[in-house]
Amino acid sequence: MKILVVGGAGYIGSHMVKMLIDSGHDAITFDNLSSGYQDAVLGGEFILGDLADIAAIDMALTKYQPDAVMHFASYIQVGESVKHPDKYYLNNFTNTMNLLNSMIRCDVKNFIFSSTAAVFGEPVYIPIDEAHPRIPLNPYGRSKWMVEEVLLDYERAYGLQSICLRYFNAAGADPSGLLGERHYPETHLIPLVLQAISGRKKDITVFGRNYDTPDGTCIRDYIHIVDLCSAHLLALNKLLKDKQSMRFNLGNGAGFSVQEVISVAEQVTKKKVTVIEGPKREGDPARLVADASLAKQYLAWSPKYVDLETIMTHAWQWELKQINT
Ligand SMILES: NC(=O)c1ccc[n+]([C@@H]2O[C@H](COP(=O)([O-])OP(=O)(O)OC[C@H]3O[C@@H](n4cnc5c(N)ncnc54)[C@H](O)[C@@H]3O)[C@@H](O)[C@H]2O)c1
Ligand SMILES: O=c1ccn([C@@H]2O[C@H](COP(=O)(O)OP(=O)(O)O[C@H]3O[C@H](CO)[C@@H](O)[C@H](O)[C@H]3O)[C@@H](O)[C@H]2O)c(=O)[nH]1
Repeated sequence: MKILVVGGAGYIGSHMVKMLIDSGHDAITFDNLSSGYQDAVLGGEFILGDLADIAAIDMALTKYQPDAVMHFASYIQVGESVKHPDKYYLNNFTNTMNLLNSMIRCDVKNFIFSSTAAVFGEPVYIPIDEAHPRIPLNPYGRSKWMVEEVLLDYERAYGLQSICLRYFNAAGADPSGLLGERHYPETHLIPLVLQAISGRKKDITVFGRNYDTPDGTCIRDYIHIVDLCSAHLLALNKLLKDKQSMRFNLGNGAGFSVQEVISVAEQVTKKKVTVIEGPKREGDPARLVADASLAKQYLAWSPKYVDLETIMTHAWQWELKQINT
């Protein structure tokens, strides 16, 4: 199959491109390199293009006529989205509309969308399944939810079929050591803890210790990047075969607190980290844990790297490579 991977130079997109190619597919990356790296695209053609540029999207779709589009391109920082909602609605919503409208024009009708646990807002119950109410707490989550809603209308009116995958916390790195997480600035907990251990940073700040959780720190569901990508591959096959739009939550169903993540990092690296106590970060729910039974059932998704030690080991392998090159 021929897949246009929009945002294929980013953290998750680059792992996806690698998996598509390793599985015998043809991957074409479309990316403006605003936060991605061309050297992270390990195969297939690369188009330097921006989703704000409708002619560039039309050109890519017309030239390659992909069987499907996988869309990873967006801004990703929750806190920034609260301060600058304009930036988030423009890139995550308006630019996604450009992509969807081009797809309709160019008769490309299969779409896989990177959604997020942030569409749910403050959980009403845990673990969070697909039926959980969607009340996003911030513009980042709302921009993704708005795309999910538009997709329902586009299926009805134009026959555009989609699968929305709502990731919980993507983490880890490709076990080959060839790819990993490269965000600047980095805001995610696991790479930040490991940078504080490797010496690239001085310390790690814990954002709040008085949440309603056993140790008072926030609980998240960390999912290995390779398992995330394997769910995309299964979703792609399912979409092309069954032609049925679906939404799936993707996580391991196990929650780890910030303190537990720090302890596992120390255990895996056999080093101590300096911990600073900080205030709560705005918009952080106390617990986010996925119920991914639907993905397991419908997609026959079976995550391989479910324990936090393995996720941490692969992320550490990547961090060591960063400091040694
Ligand atoms: N990282 C996580 O834990 C997580 C969790 C839930 C959802 N997601 C979603 O997954 C997707 C990928 O996240 P990531 O961590 O790989 O982010 P990333 O920043 O590493 O990758 C995004 C890529 O999209 C490109 N891009 C951004 N705007 C673009 C535009 N207008 N035109 C063309 N290219 C553009 C960037 O250059 C980058 O290569 C995002 O949509 C994000 O919302 C991520
Ligand atoms: O320096 C830090 C960084 C993070 N945290 C905490 O660690 C947890 C995880 O934070 P982070 O790694 O930033 O991820 P999230 O804020 O949970 O967000 C990720 O996971 C969400 C889905 O769960 C996605 O929507 C987002 O795109 C993705 O960035 C949170 O409780 C943070 O408060 C700290 O205590 N100190």
